[in-house]
Amino acid sequence: EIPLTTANSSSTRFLTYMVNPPEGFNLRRDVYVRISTLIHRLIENGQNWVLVLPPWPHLYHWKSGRQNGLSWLQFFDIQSMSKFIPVIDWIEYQKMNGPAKIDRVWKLETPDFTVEGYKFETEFTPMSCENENTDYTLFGSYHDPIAELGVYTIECYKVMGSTDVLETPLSLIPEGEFLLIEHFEMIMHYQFAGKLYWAARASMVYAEHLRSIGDEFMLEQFDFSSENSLTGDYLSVHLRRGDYVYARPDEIPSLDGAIQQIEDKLNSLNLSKVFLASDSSQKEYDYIQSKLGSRVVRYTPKRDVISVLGDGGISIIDQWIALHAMYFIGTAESTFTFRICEERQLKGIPVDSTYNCLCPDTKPDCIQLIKWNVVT
Ligand SMILES: C[C@@H]1O[C@H](OP(=O)(O)OP(=O)(O)OC[C@H]2O[C@@H](n3cnc4c(=O)[nH]c(N)nc43)[C@H](O)[C@@H]2O)[C@@H](O)[C@H](O)[C@@H]1O
Repeated sequence: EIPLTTANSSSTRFLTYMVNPPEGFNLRRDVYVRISTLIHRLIENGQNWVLVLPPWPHLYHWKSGRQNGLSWLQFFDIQSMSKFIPVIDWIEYQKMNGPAKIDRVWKLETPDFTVEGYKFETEFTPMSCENENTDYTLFGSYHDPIAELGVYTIECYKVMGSTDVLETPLSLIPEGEFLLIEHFEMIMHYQFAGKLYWAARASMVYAEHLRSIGDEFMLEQFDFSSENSLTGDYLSVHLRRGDYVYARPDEIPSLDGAIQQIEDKLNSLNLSKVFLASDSSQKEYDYIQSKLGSRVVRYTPKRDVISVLGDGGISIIDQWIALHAMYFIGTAESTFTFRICEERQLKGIPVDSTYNCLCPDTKPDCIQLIKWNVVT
């Protein structure tokens, strides 16, 4: 545990980051784990860093209306995250320090893999900045980063590798500076599923207000309270629809195929209820319900609740309820599903009831999800 008191001295360096705009919520959570383990290692090496959590941009999957520039407090327990590394939400940072001035921007670019003879090599190489058209409006109503954010240095790097390629360059940043790294999703995990990975992951506890809505739902629907047992007597399924229906038609089941798999599992486990987390349309859900009847339940917030919690908050409630089921089945390759599996893993729920996925109709015995052990 790193004491927060190391945070605000003149030797403190501040880091924030940006992620490729089309990336979804749960991939962004993975990017946080990468950057926070990096900061953890820098601090272990005696440097003084604070991670300033960037505002959440409006995400493509958030369909209920424009939700731009959201605080992390809306989704996560920042006190818990602060036990792993010193973090502060951008909005809170500004409240404490006034308008933030970013001193330096690093723009990252991956090498061109399509070039003939390209050989994978770890690198962090300065390059000339050709494309400087980043939209920084997320960080406020800024148009010109140099004038508005106070940026005086913009540097561009060709980069390939995991977070350790950044350790030496970051150690050379002058103390007291505020650095923004663009495209942090290009940097891989230093040790995926290693000790630091799980420690960072475990620190990402969902915000209390979201957990308690999920708790209420579970009590009402399944008579389940986490105080009495690890899991509730229900099946949960993450049925990814939305863009997967046209982007990954061969990897997901048809609606009828999914319904059949749910029925089979309910029968084999002798359970009477399934909790469905899904980004399906209302029409698709009505169809599922017409087949499964009262055996299927989902969390349906009212419009005013959605407008307060945001689509991101609602999706966390779905994840929270799904992760407490006796048995979970997800959608292959969905990071939304992976995050549920990790939470179950961290809670000590048996892996055999966790790393399962729905199969496409054409491959009824499809490969199931890879099991990862928690390393502490
Ligand atoms: C192939 C890639 O898949 C990636 O999705 P994938 O990893 O599933 O997971 P995410 O990156 O989180 O993006 C999916 C988003 O869709 C909504 N969503 C999906 N499932 C549910 C659900 O069960 N309940 C609720 N409430 N919302 C759900 C939610 O906003 C979630 O963040 C995409 O982010 C990329 O853009 C790309 O499409």
